[in-house]
Amino acid sequence: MRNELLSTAEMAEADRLTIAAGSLDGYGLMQRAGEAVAALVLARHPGAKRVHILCGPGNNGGDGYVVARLLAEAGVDVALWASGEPRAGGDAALAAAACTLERRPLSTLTAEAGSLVVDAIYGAGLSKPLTGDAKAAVDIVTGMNLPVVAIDLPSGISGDSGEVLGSAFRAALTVTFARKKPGHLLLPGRERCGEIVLADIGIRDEIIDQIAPRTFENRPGLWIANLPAPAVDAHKYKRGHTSVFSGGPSATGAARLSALAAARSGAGAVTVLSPANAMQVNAAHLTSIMLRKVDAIEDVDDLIGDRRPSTFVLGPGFGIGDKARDFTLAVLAKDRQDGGVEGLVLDADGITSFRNAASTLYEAAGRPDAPALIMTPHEGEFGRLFADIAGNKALSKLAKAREAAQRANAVIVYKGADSVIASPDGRAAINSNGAPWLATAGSGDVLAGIIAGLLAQGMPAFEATCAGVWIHAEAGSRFGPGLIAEDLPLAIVPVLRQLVENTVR
Ligand SMILES: NC(=O)C1=CN([C@@H]2O[C@H](COP(=O)(O)OP(=O)(O)OC[C@H]3O[C@@H](n4cnc5c(N)ncnc54)[C@H](OP(=O)(O)O)[C@@H]3O)[C@@H](O)[C@H]2O)[C@@H](O)CC1
Ligand SMILES: Nc1ncnc2c1ncn2[C@@H]1O[C@H](COP(=O)(O)OP(=O)(O)O)[C@@H](O)[C@H]1O
Ligand SMILES: [K+]
Repeated sequence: MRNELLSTAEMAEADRLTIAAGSLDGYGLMQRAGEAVAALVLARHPGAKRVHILCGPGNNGGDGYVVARLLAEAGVDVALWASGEPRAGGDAALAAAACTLERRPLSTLTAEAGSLVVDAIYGAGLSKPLTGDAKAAVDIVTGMNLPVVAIDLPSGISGDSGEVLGSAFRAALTVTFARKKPGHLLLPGRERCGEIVLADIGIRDEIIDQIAPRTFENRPGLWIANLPAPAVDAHKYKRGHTSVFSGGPSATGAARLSALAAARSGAGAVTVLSPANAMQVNAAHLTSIMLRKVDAIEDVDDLIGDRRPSTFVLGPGFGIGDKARDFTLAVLAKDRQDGGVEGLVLDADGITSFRNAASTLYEAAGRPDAPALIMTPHEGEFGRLFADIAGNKALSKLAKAREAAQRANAVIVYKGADSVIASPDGRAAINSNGAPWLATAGSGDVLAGIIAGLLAQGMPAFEATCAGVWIHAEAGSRFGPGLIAEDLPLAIVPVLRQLVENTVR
């Protein structure tokens, strides 16, 4: 399965290029779209007593008129409700003319229990909040709890941001075309779509290649080719060495969670870097993971010269302040070339420590040959570092992550139930395989460790981050109820096995 996501503008461009290529005209695409939806309605609801089809004024409504005609021809009892009139001469007007069913104004909508609703009011062209007859229709259908099949998007959901504009349907099934859109995966859109079916309407892969989308659904196909597997002649340091900075004596657990996760994700060697006063408590809880005393920048330099760790995690349980900033900048000052430091995963307190010194961090990360910087902020941490971006209501979560990545010269994971991963080179991916079981203390520490572990094994920063987010989410979702962060490092093992065996996509 291909992983590209198309913005609504890119989808319109795909439409235009397909028509220009001469294989199908706009009306032909609309027929194919309507046929796909009608076939799914018949397959999923063979016993539907009555189907109400709600058509808007644009091409989404045009798809609806095609569905109405096809279902009526198949013997289904169809009621057709229209909001506005399609533009004369357009494809939707042609589709409406080809449908001879009686049309009633959407503002007079009534439905009966047990009936099904096909939502063809607005799709990719949604341009403002739902009002009037469309909003009233949402209220009626939602109030009656009728099952809804949405064409392209549930009306009221923005295809680009996943936001609800005014109000929106909650669909049981959403049928979209060619590729998913960001609004199918970003919340609350994802929840409003129900099951998402992708229908082929004749927009060829070459057309999508021409558009070269920069946004992806985060699935293994995006990074599986880069997933590390140990070479026959591997030894522990060749498999990558990750070091994790520990906090003081009363805050060491978070670093150990990260360290364990880095080890489980395949780093051959992992070291916890501990302040002297926390050595004893760390030592009491570590077995295969190594331990080294690090109190000052010279200790970091010695470690790098000596044991050559290629990746670092800084932040989990570390404490906020000068020390976090100094250590971060010391790591970022190293070179990447010739077996140097590949990258730093900055999480939690590491991120917060730069709230008043952000430009120093971004400059350090932007130096040519600097280690890759990966930051994993949750909502609160994101707002602390990127207050203006976070507060910009015109930007979707996807656009916010992208802008932050570009500004910070860093790969950003904007965490949450719909985590977005963005690279400074403009690529971005939206994750959708998580589950609320992951909302447990220490879960983010594990994520930071997985990413650092994959990065240490030579995976490029964006791919390692996407893989880390997916593996973490998959492990947590599969584990389900009762999950605590301590379970996660072990829970990633069956997920990794399936990835290595290529039995999960
Ligand atoms: N691209 C493709 O490849 C294919 C696309 N196809 C289908 O086309 C759909 C996109 O069609 P579309 O561009 O005509 O947009 P659509 O969603 O029908 O709405 C536009 C109309 O609604 C109006 N309007 C919007 N919001 C409103 C509001 N809140 N309240 C009131 N009015 C509002 C808007 O008005 P305006 O913004 O101009 O003021 C305009 O009149 C797409 O989702 C898919 O189903 C398929 O046929 C197959 C191939
Ligand atoms: N409702 C949810 N659905 C899916 N994933 C979630 C949900 N809530 C949190 N997560 C994931 O769990 C992790 C929590 O990380 P974080 O907020 O840093 O927690 P902590 O600081 O306790 O480690 C993130 O990877 C986040 O994406
Ligand atoms: K719709």
